[in-house]
Amino acid sequence: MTDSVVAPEIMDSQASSGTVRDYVALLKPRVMSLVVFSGVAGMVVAPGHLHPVLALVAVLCIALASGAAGAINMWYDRDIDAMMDRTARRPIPQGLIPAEEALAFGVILTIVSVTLMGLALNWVAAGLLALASGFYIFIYTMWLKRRTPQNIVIGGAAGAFPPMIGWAAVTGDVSVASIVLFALIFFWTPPHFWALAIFRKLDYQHAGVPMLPVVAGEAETKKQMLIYTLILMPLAISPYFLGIGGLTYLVGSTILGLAFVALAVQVLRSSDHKPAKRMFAFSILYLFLLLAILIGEHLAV
Ligand code: HEM
Ligand SMILES: CC(C)=CCC/C(C)=C/CC/C(C)=C/COP(=O)(O)OP(=O)(O)O
Repeated sequence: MTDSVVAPEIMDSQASSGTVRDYVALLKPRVMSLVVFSGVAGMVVAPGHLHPVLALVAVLCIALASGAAGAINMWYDRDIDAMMDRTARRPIPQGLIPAEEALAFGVILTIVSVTLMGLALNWVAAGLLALASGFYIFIYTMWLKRRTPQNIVIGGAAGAFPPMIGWAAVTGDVSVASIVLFALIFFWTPPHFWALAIFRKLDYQHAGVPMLPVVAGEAETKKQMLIYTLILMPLAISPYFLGIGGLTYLVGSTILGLAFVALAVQVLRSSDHKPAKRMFAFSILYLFLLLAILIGEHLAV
């Protein structure tokens, strides 16, 4: 445990109200940025047009709901966050925000964002937003995370919803194309997360969280990562064949897919953690570039 970590009982009783910076940290802003970007991708590729103000409201709702889910996750996980080096400096374990304030903040933001999405856009998008939040909070955080090494495979669905939400905000429905975008992020999540779980294995072991590298070992995790990247590759190319990606997307997604598979092979062959660190960083760049090409093509037309 890090020296500066405050004991769990102090987290609840002695924390004063945090600064704006502490509340921003509670929203997991870096994760939020890519969640929002994937939501924007769904909005941009969807057939139809939204008034720019409504588009901005939809983006704001996705951002707020994602941040709120992060805050509720930090409230629930405050015991294990205090035990892991990577998370010990978060506002609740540091005693900067009282746990119950973080919970109230998350719940209020969730209600506001889902209601606003329903009133300003439509209730299909609002329902999907509520489903994503519910999946991340109840299915992943409160149920699976501490129980099974398949936690992020099933719970990962939470993070795959944003493109579908963006699409639904424009069209009011769900379609094959939006399900493919969902599937793309769903299959991207295991290599994204297990790369991190490999080089943070000791953290998870220490906190008693049954992540795959802790339970099944690094070799098995690396094998699983390669399988998911191999499934991801054709899936990531398929938007071209569905007519939502153009030639640039076809070439870009093929190159990115090959690079991701090559990295997964490197991870599988290596005995140190450097390739896994590279794979985690590249997973974020991969998804960002894939979505950027898709968005760029649609905005260029
Ligand atoms: C259940 C699914 C997922 C799990 C378990 C997971 C896990 C993680 C973890 C543990 C981190 C490190 C967080 C930190 O220390 O701040 C992280 C970082 C990140 N994740 Fe994920 N993630 C998931 C899904 C997603 C999704 C769907 C996205 C976006 C579409 C995403 C985007 C990011 C980004 C942008 C970072 C920040 C990297 C950085 O620190 O610079 N993740 N993820
Ligand atoms: C629109 C909407 C509501 C979307 C939800 C998207 C979302 C928040 C996806 C999950 C991303 C994530 C960082 C999971 C890790 O949780 P963790 O508890 O394993 O990570 P930690 O150890 O860093 O807390």
